[in-house]
Order: sequence, then C-alpha cells, then structure tokens
Amino acid sequence: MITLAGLTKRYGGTTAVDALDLTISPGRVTGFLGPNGAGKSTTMRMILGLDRPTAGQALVDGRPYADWPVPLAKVGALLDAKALHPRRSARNHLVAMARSNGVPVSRVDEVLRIVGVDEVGGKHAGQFSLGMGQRLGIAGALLGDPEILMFDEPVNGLDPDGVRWVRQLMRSLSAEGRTVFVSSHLMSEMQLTADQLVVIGRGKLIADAPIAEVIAGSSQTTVHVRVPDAAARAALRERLTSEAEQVESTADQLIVSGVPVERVGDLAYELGVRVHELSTKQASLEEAYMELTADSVQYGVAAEVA
Ligand SMILES: Nc1ncnc2c1ncn2[C@@H]1O[C@H](COP(=O)(O)OP(=O)(O)OP(=O)(O)O)[C@@H](O)[C@H]1O
Repeated sequence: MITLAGLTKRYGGTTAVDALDLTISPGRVTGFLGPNGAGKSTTMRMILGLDRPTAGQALVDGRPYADWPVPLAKVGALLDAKALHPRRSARNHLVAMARSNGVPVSRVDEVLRIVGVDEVGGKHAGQFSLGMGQRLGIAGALLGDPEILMFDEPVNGLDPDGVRWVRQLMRSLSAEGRTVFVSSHLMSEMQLTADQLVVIGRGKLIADAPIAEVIAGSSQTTVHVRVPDAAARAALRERLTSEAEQVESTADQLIVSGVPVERVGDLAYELGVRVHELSTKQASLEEAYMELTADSVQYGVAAEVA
C-alpha cells in the first residue's frame, strides 16, 4: 500500500504537487491520469525517494521507501526506460542492478524470460528498440519480486502486441494481490487495464474512484428512453426535468443525463408511460477524463487551426 499525506513539491514558483492525500491499495490496478505537467512523475519520484517533498510525506507500507532493508523487494518501478547504460548488455544491466540491491542474480534470467527479451539478453541496451527498452525497464521493476509496482507510461513505444502484453502483466500482478500504480495518457488502454483511477490536475487531486464510477459520473453517460406516444413522452420529460442535468427530445425518445437508468424506469412506471426501449449509453473514459480535467490543462492547443 502507498500512502500520500499532504504530499507537496514546489520548484521555485511552480507547485508541481499540491497537498495530495491518497491511498493506493493492493490487489488492483490504479491508473494515474492527468494532463502534461500535472505532477504524475514528480509524485512517483517522491514515492521512490528520488525527490524530496517540500511538505507532507509518501509512505510505502508505513515507511519511507529508502527505509526498507531491500527497497527493490518492496517497490519495483519503471520511471524512465531510457535510463540505461548504452554499452552494457541487457543481462549485465540487470545483474549489476541485482548485485547492488541485494537481489539474487539467479532472478535475472527469470525476469528476462517474463518480459520476453531473454533471447536478446546479450545485446547492448543502446541497440534496443524503444519497445525492447521498455521491456527491459519492466524487467528491472520485477527484479526484486516486489509487492508494489509503479510504471510511468509503460506502453510508450510498444507495438499492439506489447501493449496487450503489458495490460495482461498488470492484470496478473494485481490478481496476485500486488499494488499496481500506473500512469498513462492512453485512455482506451486505461479503460481496459485499471480498476481504480486517480486523476490529478496542476498537482491537485481531481478524482479518486473506481473506473465505473468515473464513467457513470460523466455527462456523456446518458439514458435513452423510447416512448412512442407524444403526450406520454412530454409528461415523462416534464417529470424528469427537475432531476436531470439535461433532457433532450428526439423523434420518439428522450436522452437523459444525470439520472440513473433505474430511476428513469421507475418514473415512467409511476406515470403509467409505455416504454419501448430503455438503455444506457456509457461515456468513454476519454470523454469522462476530458470533462474532469477541462480546467486543469496547462498546455492546451487552440481548438481551430487558422
Ligand atoms: N526538476 C524540476 N525542476 C523544475 N520544475 C520541474 C522539475 N520537474 C518537474 N517540474 C515541473 O513540475 C510540474 C509537474 O511535472 P511532472 O513531470 O511531474 O508532470 P507529469 O504529470 O508527469 O507530466 P507528463 O504527463 O508531461 O509526463 C511541471 O510544471 C514541470 O515543469
């Protein structure tokens, strides 16, 4: 478990991370989302003790990361896949990492096999493609067989097969009861991978909720109710207006946002309105995310190109 309490980081006049209070629990994949510059990498760096908080603290199972006797066996992380010695072979890179971190060297071939780079383990890291570098970075994260894993943009540069592999790896690590904390800008991928979402903007917490809740809370999640009779449709519309965020009327149906489908069904029943169809159209995670972060985007682009 990772616990952040009032975690704050300032760089001169910039507040990169602003009083974050958060618990990242085991047994699930927690997606860490936010616009560019929101403070995701800085938060991860502070959890690993690579950056010192200006205020507050980040604890790993109740202690600072560096206070664990074998930190690599507590938290494995992929923060920057390019941080490799270019002339060292993949295997030697991991052997050096194992030796300096108190991890048995026998684990190296095991993790190379897990990430699928065992056949090219002798190749220099500098000759690796972006995707192979990512896999090697993931191998490093798995080296200490840690209970907690943190990945900053792990699918960067991976081909579709690799993206799927990372998704399955994270799902299986969390199914084993580990804590998996992963940042990504790929919403479609996060929708398939994460159970819980933490969204930050300008260093502040915007949302911490199960993914289904984040999507259900979007105004783009709508209930569609098809009522053939015009008078009945108008009556239902009037009744819904007081509860809904928005009710739109089309040829033979109402499109309702901000009211759960069960409630729409109950109201139709109460009014004796005959319904031919009652369904929910879920927002995509991307739509929900855009809504949540609309006010926090620092590096936006003009909507139209002249
Ligand atoms: N070493 C540093 N010195 C000064 N400012 C920094 C430093 N590291 C990060 N920042 C600033 O802190 C803020 C948060 O940056 P951070 O890299 O944590 O965001 P991020 O959410 O990981 O962004 P991205 O999605 O682009 O990777 C940004 O405004 C960034 O410019």
